[in-house]
Amino acid sequence: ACSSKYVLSHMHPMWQGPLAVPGGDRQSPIDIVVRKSIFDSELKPLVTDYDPDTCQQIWNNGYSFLVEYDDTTDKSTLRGGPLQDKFRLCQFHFHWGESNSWGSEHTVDRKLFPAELHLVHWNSDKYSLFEEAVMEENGLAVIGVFLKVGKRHEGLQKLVDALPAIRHKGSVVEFTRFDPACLLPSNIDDYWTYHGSLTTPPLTESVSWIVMKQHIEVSHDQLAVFRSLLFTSAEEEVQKSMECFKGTRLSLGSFIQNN
Ligand SMILES: COc1cccc(N2C=Cc3cc(S(N)(=O)=O)sc3S2(=O)=O)c1
Ligand SMILES: [Zn+2]
Repeated sequence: ACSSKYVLSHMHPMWQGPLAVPGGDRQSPIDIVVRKSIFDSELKPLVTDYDPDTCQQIWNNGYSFLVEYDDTTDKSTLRGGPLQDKFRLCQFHFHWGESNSWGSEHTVDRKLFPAELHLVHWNSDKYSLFEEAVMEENGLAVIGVFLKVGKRHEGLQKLVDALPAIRHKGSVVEFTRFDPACLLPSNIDDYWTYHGSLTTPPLTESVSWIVMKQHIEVSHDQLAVFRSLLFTSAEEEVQKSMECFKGTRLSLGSFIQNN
């Protein structure tokens, strides 16, 4: 297979992110300017070796939902490509928008996708804990995969079916035997890679980004379930409904008095 792997030669900061990040000259996400990317024949094939038995739980953190893996052993790993070491899968999550016109964090020649998958790995050759690796230059490797709306993704459905159980921020349910390899495109040797950062706080510049050139397709209905997730907790929901109810009683009260 043609291993047309690309290395980005320069970066267009796509957003005016927080300027407070010290020395933030490697901030992600970026716009991938295809014509500026250069082929690097030194890049090796990417090797994923994921064990579905390491899948543990799925939870709603208020910004996305995360599928977390047992990363106490080297059972689910990523190596090769631009990476010198072996990296352990710790979680994957998605970024999406309220409409199909936006949602991805990276863009390709300014093109936005409706969603983007991030598979987060940490360097287990050099560090013994994820929390250590997050702070180090060569600590993390994140695979990015763009999602497009089209045919239903059979492998994703198991995950979609689990989402109603974690509708509220902070909820977590057991989620097992999920092989994240089913979410990768057919040719994983077609990617752009660059050194960047976490795209949300703590924004540490510790990420080797590997963004797949090929997207995956999910159905409109599957994406609609992502959007049905609430980023407020159950308590906040009750609070909000009480407030609007209280308002009604007050105005109702004043209505009765004036008549
Ligand atoms: C102690 O540092 C910690 C502890 C727990 C979680 C995190 N994280 C925060 C943001 C973040 C953003 C990611 S993205 N969108 O670039 O793929 S991945 C990721 S994280 O590493 O899970 C950091
Ligand atoms: Zn992410």
